[in-house]
Parts: sequence; C-alpha cells; structure tokens
Amino acid sequence: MTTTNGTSRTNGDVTKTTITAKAQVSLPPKKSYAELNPKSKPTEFFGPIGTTIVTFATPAVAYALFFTCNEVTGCNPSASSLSNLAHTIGNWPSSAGKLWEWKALAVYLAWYAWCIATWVILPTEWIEGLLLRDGTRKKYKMNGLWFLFLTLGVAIGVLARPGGIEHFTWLYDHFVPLLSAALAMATAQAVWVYAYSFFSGELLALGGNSGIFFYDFFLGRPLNPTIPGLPNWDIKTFNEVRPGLSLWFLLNISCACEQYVRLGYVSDSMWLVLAFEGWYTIDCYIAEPSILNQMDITTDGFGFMLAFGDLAWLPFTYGLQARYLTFNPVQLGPVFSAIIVAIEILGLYIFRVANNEKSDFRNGKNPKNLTYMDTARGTKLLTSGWWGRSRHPNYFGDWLMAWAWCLPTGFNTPITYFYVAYFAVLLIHRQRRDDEACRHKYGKDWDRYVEKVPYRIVPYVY
Ligand SMILES: NC(=O)C1=CN([C@@H]2O[C@H](COP(=O)(O)OP(=O)(O)OC[C@H]3O[C@@H](n4cnc5c(N)ncnc54)[C@H](OP(=O)(O)O)[C@@H]3O)[C@@H](O)[C@H]2O)C=CC1
Ligand SMILES: CC(C)=CCC[C@@H](C)[C@H]1CC=C2C3=C(CC[C@@]21C)[C@@]1(C)CC[C@H](O)C(C)(C)[C@@H]1CC3
Repeated sequence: MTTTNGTSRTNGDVTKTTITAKAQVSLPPKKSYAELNPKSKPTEFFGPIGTTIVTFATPAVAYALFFTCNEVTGCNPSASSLSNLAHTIGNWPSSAGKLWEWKALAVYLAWYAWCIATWVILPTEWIEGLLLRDGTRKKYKMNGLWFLFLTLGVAIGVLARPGGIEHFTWLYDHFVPLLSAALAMATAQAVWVYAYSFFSGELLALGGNSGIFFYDFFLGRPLNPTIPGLPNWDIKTFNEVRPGLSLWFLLNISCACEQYVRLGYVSDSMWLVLAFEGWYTIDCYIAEPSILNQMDITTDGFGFMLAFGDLAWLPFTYGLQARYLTFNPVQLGPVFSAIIVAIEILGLYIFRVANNEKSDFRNGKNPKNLTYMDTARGTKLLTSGWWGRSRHPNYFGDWLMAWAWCLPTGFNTPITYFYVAYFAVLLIHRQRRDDEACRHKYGKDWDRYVEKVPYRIVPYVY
C-alpha cells in the first residue's frame, strides 16, 4: 500500500494538501514497438517543404552572417558588395573566410573528442530523466560544471603563457573553416542517428516518425540517440549543452584576444558581451539537471535541426556580436553600460527564476507554495508565480538577455541585432509548438490552464 499527497482545492486551484492513501497501481501491459512509436503527421515547420527549406537555409544564413559582416567587406552589405560576394568568397585573403581547411576539421574533431573524454572521465552525479512512454527512465551524467572549469582552466593556462593571447586568436582566424567542420559533424551525426534509428529499437520521437525523409531527418526520428558501445551516452543531451555552448564561449574569448592584440585593450562593449554570453553558458551548467524537463529532451527527436543547432548554429551565429566588436570596437561609456547591465540582470532574473520554479515543481518541490491545478494526465500545472503570469515567462527573460547581448554593438548596423530578431521568431514559434504539444498532452485541462494564464510569453502583453 503506498501513501501519497492528496489535495483539496479552492476555485479549481490547489491551496492545501491532506494525506490520503491509494492502492498500488499495477503496471500497464508492455506495448509493442509499433504501439510505442505510432506514425506522426508531418504538420510542424509547414511540413516537409518547410523542413527541407530550413535544412538548407540555416547553414546558408550562418555563412552569410560571416560574409556580410566581417573586416574585409564591413558590416553594412550594399548591392555592390553583395553582387561580387561569390568572387569575394572564392578569393578570401585569409584563413578566416576559407570555406574548408583540413587543419580546422582536425582541431574541431580534437575539440569534440575532448568533450566526450571529459564527459566520460570527470566526476559526476547521475540524474534520472522524466518517465518515458515505455515506462523507463534514462539516466544522465551531469558533470558540465567540472567540464567547463577544466576547459576554462586549460584556456587560462594557454592565455597566461608568453604569446598565449596571440595564439588564442586562432579560433577567430579560422572562423569559417571551423563552421564548416561543425556543419560536417552535425550532418554526419544527423545521418547516423536517422539510419541507426531503424535498427536500434530505440524509442522514437512522436513528432519525427512521419515516414517522410526530409521531415524526419530534420525534426529527428530517435528520441534519445546513442551509439553502439556507449549506451549511456545520450547524443542529444550531450550535444545540447557541451560542444556547442562551450565552443561559443571560447570563440568569444578568441574575439576578445584578437581585439586586445589590435588595440592593446579590450573595449567595455566586448567585456559586457563576454560576461553576459559567458554567464549564459556557466548558468546552463549550474542548472544542468533542469534541461531534463525541457521539450528538446522530453519530446523532440534528435535530427538535423538539433545537431546543426547545437554544434554549428549556436557557436557560430550567437557569437556574432563579439566577432563584430573585434573589428568595430564600440566604447559604451558608464551610462549606456549601466542601462545594458540592468536589462541583462532583469532578463537573467526572469529566465532563471522561472526555469527554477518549473524545474523545482517538476522535481516535487514547491518552496514558494505556488498554486497549481491538477490534470487528468497526472502532472500538475503551476498557476501562480512566473508561470501564472504567462505560459512561457522563461522565454521573455531569455529574449531580454538577447537585447543585452546585442546593444553593446551600438547602432551602426542592423546585422548585429540578428540574434534578437531570430530569437523572437524561434521563441514565438517554439511557444506555439509547445502549446500544441501541451494541448495534446493535457487535452481540455490545457484549455482550462490557458483560461487562467492567457498570455503566451510577455505577461500582460503577448
Ligand atoms: N538560447 C536559445 O537558443 C534557446 C533557449 N531556450 C530556453 O530554454 C529554456 C527551456 O525552454 P523549452 O525547452 O522550450 O521548454 P520549457 O522549459 O519552457 O518547458 C516547456 C514544458 O514545460 C511544462 N510546463 C508548461 N507550463 C507549465 C506549468 N504551468 N507548470 C509546470 N510545467 C509546465 C510542459 O511540459 P510537461 O507539462 O510535460 O512537463 C511544457 O511542455 C527556456 O528558458 C528558453 O528560453 C529555448 C530555445 C532556444
Ligand atoms: C535555426 C535552428 C537550427 C535552430 C536550432 C535551435 C537550437 C539552437 C536551440 C533549441 C533549443 C536550445 C536550447 C539551448 C541552446 C540553443 C538550442 C539548442 C540551451 C541549451 C541554451 C542554454 C540554456 O540555459 C538552456 C539549457 C535553457 C537551453 C535549452 C534549449
């Protein structure tokens, strides 16, 4: 016999708990592979045509952000600069703009091997993920903070040596060939996990099993892909927070080193970008277990979208601001710096507190005694705190931080605000995807929740 917290409720919300007991529930009969992995309708991203377009467009945009904003052509593309872009790309004067270098691929593979080796070797705690639909729970290694400290320790060791700062500009000086190496790795992984998912018997993502290649390849067919011999190495969770996020940090440091070599100092704008974007990575590793409650891990498959997004898109487009400041140092001054810092702190506060409220709640903790509503699905939905103000307050905080990352670049070009614009599109789209997923998970209870929490992202606005 098990005892569990029962509930009493006022106006539909839970306001206090009483103790009741309920009989041990017998486990449901084991389902077949086909029952566990029903076919999905290709409705996301405007279907197979949309996913095919995004599959080719996102790498093109990542390259375009370099070739339209760099120290050779400047950062204000004109009709003339765009008209001879093909010639410029083919005759780039330095390694930074070379489309391919085997040396860069070797460095990238060594970096990825470092990420795997530290994942295997460093001390860790194993954290259980959410209950999967086959009744199992995966366990995940959470040693990201150890990894980051060790990696940054090695980086500081390099920087502290004579000539170390000059050496560290290598990442900046090989930007495009490293992007190409990351794209190659992402594509190879996406092909592998897609093909292996037909033989592994792994659980599939409910949204990536339409049977249409360009749809499933992009969205991701396997839910938790592994490789033979390393069954505990979950490629999706590893890629989400290791090689790309920390490479972004190192690329930003490399940009600051290049600026220092050129100017003899690092501008206040670069320091702010380095601190804000660097903290985003550190914060992620501090709260690493909370990613296990997020839709990428619980729901989305691992395909080209997440492979390219994690390994190439994030490190090579999110760092556009730092790369721009390398050849366009902006002096902000104390007043504008203070305004930007205030925006970052507000965004970080909302982002972190909202994510912690949900993560604590999903792990059975409710330290603020937030109200919530019961659902037929069994998982409860917070109806106060940040999750009572909008259905994705964490997105609002994250987008405020995006502004704090881009404002230090000043107002000479709109290109350095690409992240703010892209992120708004991604979060609006993601919130609608999540709403759809939650309506599927919760049915009419989600409609009840939406009535209580009508705003999608920005409280009292949107
Ligand atoms: N920098 C970047 O490029 C990106 C950053 N992010 C950030 O990642 C973070 C995670 O976002 P994301 O992965 O989209 O998912 P979320 O962390 O927002 O989680 C969404 C899930 O939370 C659960 N949930 C929703 N409402 C409630 C509620 N009221 N109470 C309890 N649980 C609720 C639902 O799952 P269930 O009920 O099944 O548990 C829902 O599917 C965000 O902070 C976002 O800003 C996201 C994308 C890109
Ligand atoms: C255009 C394109 C291919 C988009 C891919 C989107 C990905 C870049 C993002 C999807 C969800 C992400 C998350 C983070 C990074 C970007 C991606 C992978 C994240 C790991 C950043 C750090 C945060 O603390 C986070 C852990 C909350 C976050 C999780 C979602």
